[in-house]
Amino acid sequence: MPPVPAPPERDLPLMRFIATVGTNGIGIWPRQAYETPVQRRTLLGRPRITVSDPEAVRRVLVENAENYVRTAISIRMLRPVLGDGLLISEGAAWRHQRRTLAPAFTPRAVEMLAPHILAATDVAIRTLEGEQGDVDLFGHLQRLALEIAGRTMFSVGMTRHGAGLRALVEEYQRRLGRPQLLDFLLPLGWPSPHDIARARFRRRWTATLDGIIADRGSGRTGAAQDLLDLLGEARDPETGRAFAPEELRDQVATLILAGHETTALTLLWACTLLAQAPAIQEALSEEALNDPGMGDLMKRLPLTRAVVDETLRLYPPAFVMARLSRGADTLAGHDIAAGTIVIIAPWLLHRHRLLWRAPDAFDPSRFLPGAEAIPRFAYLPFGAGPRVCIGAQFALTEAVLALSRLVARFRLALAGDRPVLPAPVVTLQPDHAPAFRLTLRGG
Ligand code: HEM
Repeated sequence: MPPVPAPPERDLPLMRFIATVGTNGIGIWPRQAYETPVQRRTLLGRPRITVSDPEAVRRVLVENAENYVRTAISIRMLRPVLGDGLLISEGAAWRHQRRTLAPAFTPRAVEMLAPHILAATDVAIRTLEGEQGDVDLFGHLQRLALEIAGRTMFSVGMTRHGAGLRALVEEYQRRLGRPQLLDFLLPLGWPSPHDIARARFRRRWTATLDGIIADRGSGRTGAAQDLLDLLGEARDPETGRAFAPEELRDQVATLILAGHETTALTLLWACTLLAQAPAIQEALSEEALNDPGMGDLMKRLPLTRAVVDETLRLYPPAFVMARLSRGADTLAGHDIAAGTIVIIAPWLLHRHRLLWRAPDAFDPSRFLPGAEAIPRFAYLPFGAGPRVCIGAQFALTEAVLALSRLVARFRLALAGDRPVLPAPVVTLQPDHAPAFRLTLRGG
């Protein structure tokens, strides 16, 4: 059974709750949250409800999605890095951005990116082959995911800018991306001391992104070749307006950030699980070696796909989705007043005692063809409804291809005994980057 930290016995008092959100977001849910469909509490005078009832989840994300918007705390934490990009925009601006970006993320469009994903993975594998002793696999996976995001979406290799970009992402996660008491207390228009530091960070962050875009821009002419070209050419169907340069940059920031950290985490958790399940790892390697290399990826590599699906169940990188209800509603028989914070937590849903058999066990067979059907709204690694992850197909393709290549080349084992525990803040990070021991197969 992959280890997890024990949940608290009851709801945390306010100050501990806020400290825990800033250091280990899954530690706020008491044991009872894994056993009941709905949990209510009040926080700083505001009602807050956590829903793990699939029907209520459907109501929030799909049926009555217009009633539920991003919360002030999410915007406060994310705007300094994402600006006004797709993830945190709302209303007409969001609709325009989503319509413009959608064609680049269809299954067909993503299929055409597979050769780039494979080429970047092969470079990462060659680098790993040259490593001696214990390996910081997470670091390699983060660089790989960033390289893939840069190459596939914006035609830029990350050799020059990757390290600087990663350093900024890590600095933000460590220092400014963790909410403090005043971030909860002050309304959005009132800057907290951390907001001032965040604004300063934003200036360095946008300068780095502008540098990447400028590098890529030099010497380019002719037909649209990648996502940034498409965005540059896009016009609002109603006003004919093009994206301004800073709006373009916010989309680049959003797609790079939302896309690479989550996929790197999926690969890390998959490798950690496989290191503890040698028989499944052998079967995966066998599947990779027999891969014909052509045709529908998910049909070619069903076990690898099932391992990725099960990894996303046990360790959903986007472990929580928060919404603010604009008007009154009813969820699972509970009255919801306007202004209620509604939490849907894939972490809880995916390990819920009422929804899964052996919820904490690593069992990819749940996702193999022919297995018992999984209720749609009990499994939400990519969310659902109008704001479902635009990059889901891209992420699955990347994770399945990269994992398959990795296990075909190496036997993966953890180098030490220290358990790898989730300790999430914005995404489901591990509490440390575990050292791996890689043995070449057939080499
Ligand atoms: C395993 C990898 C990934 C996971 C687990 C994941 C998860 C999610 C989830 C749960 C949401 C919905 C959030 C909400 O409703 O509050 C979301 C939205 C989003 N994701 Fe992903 N994502 C992944 C990869 C990607 C990739 C590769 C990209 C881009 C290439 C991407 C771009 C986005 C964007 C732009 C949104 C906002 C969509 C909108 O609001 O319209 N994600 N993601």
